[in-house]
Parts: sequence; C-alpha cells; structure tokens
Amino acid sequence: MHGRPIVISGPSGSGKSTLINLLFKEYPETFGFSVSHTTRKPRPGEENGIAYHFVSNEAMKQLIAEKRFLEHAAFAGNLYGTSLAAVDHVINMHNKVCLLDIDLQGVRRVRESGLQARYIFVRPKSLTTLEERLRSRGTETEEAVQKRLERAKDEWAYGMDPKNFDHVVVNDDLDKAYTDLRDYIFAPQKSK
Ligand SMILES: Nc1ncnc2c1ncn2[C@@H]1O[C@H](COP(=O)(O)OP(=O)(O)OP(=O)(O)O)[C@@H](O)[C@H]1O
Repeated sequence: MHGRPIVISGPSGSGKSTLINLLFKEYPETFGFSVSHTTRKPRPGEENGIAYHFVSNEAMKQLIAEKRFLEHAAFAGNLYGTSLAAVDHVINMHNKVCLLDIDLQGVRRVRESGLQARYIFVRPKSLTTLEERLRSRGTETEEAVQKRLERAKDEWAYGMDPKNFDHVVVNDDLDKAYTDLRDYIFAPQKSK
C-alpha cells in the first residue's frame, strides 16, 4: 500500500461519500480524513478540530496569504479550505493514508500545489443517473439540484479526460464500484 494521499473527486451525487465511508468502515486503521478549516459557525455538536477547524474570517485570510492551504474555496458565503498541516497530521501523526474528498475546482489547485497524490474520479454511468440520484437523496432543494447539475456538466468533461485522473471509478453497481476502487488503491503501483 502506498502512503500517498488519495484525492477522490467527482460531481455532486456521484457517490464519493458513499464509497469513502465504505473504505473507512472496512479499513478504519488504514485511512484518515483531514480536518478542513472553515469560517462558518459550528453547528450544535460540532467540535473544533474534529468536524472542522473553526476560524475567523481574518485568521482564514491570513492563512491563505501565507499559502497554508492546498485548496480553498468560498461556498454559501463562507470560506473552506484543506490545509497542508491537516494532511500532514493524518500522514505523520496518525500514520494513515489521507483521503481527500475535493471538488474539481479544488483538484486543479491541489495539483498546482505539487502534492504527490493519487487522483481518482468517481462518476455514475450517465448524467441522467446523476440527476436521479441527486433527487432521490432528497437533501437538496430543486434550485440546488439544478446548480449541482449545471456544475456537473463541466466536471464531466474534465473528468472524462484521461490525463486528469489516475483512475476512474464508474459507480453504477455500488459493490462493483467499491471493489474497483479498493483494488486500485491496494494494487502495487505502476510508476507514472
Ligand atoms: N451505486 C449506487 N447506486 C445507487 N445509488 C447510489 C449509488 N452510489 C451512491 N448512491 C446514492 O446516491 C446519492 C449520492 O451519493 P453520495 O452522497 O455518496 O454522493 P457525493 O458524491 O458524496 O455527493 P456530494 O458531493 O454532494 O456530497 C446517495 O443517496 C447515495 O445513497
């Protein structure tokens, strides 16, 4: 098994969280998640340093200026980011392989940061399937579903270009997709 971080990306609703949760469940000692920073207020029950590193707007901007983030983005009026230190913590303090669930915008930045990661794109069979899943998950308003679909169209094109990812998982049948992901992650790696 390689110690390099694994970046898992794909359109909203493609099944990233589902697949990542299966990996954590089967291999709790192997994989770890980095704790992101955010400027949003903690929700009840969210502990600082566990759910997120909760920081002020000023502190976040300072960290961005100091180039402490692998990637950062604004979402719904708040800033979010994955710090180098958070990834480092998973690798060196917990001795685990760091899994990163990052949107495609973020993937471009992570690549630019030079992080030696493995990049995996998760997608459903078609955009129609994606739409069905987003609706049946029932977590988004119609407006949010539309927004996610719009964005998914761009992401689709980026994800379909083989030079952008080391591996693509087509999440049609979940068991097969999970096996494919697991086999790829644990396979002896060819040097690229
Ligand atoms: N292979 C599959 N077949 C059918 N349904 C699936 C499959 N994989 C995931 N789903 C369902 O599709 C929905 C979206 O999956 P999930 O929440 O894992 O996506 P995501 O990529 O993490 O989305 P987001 O980026 O918005 O968090 C969920 O309701 C999930 O249970």
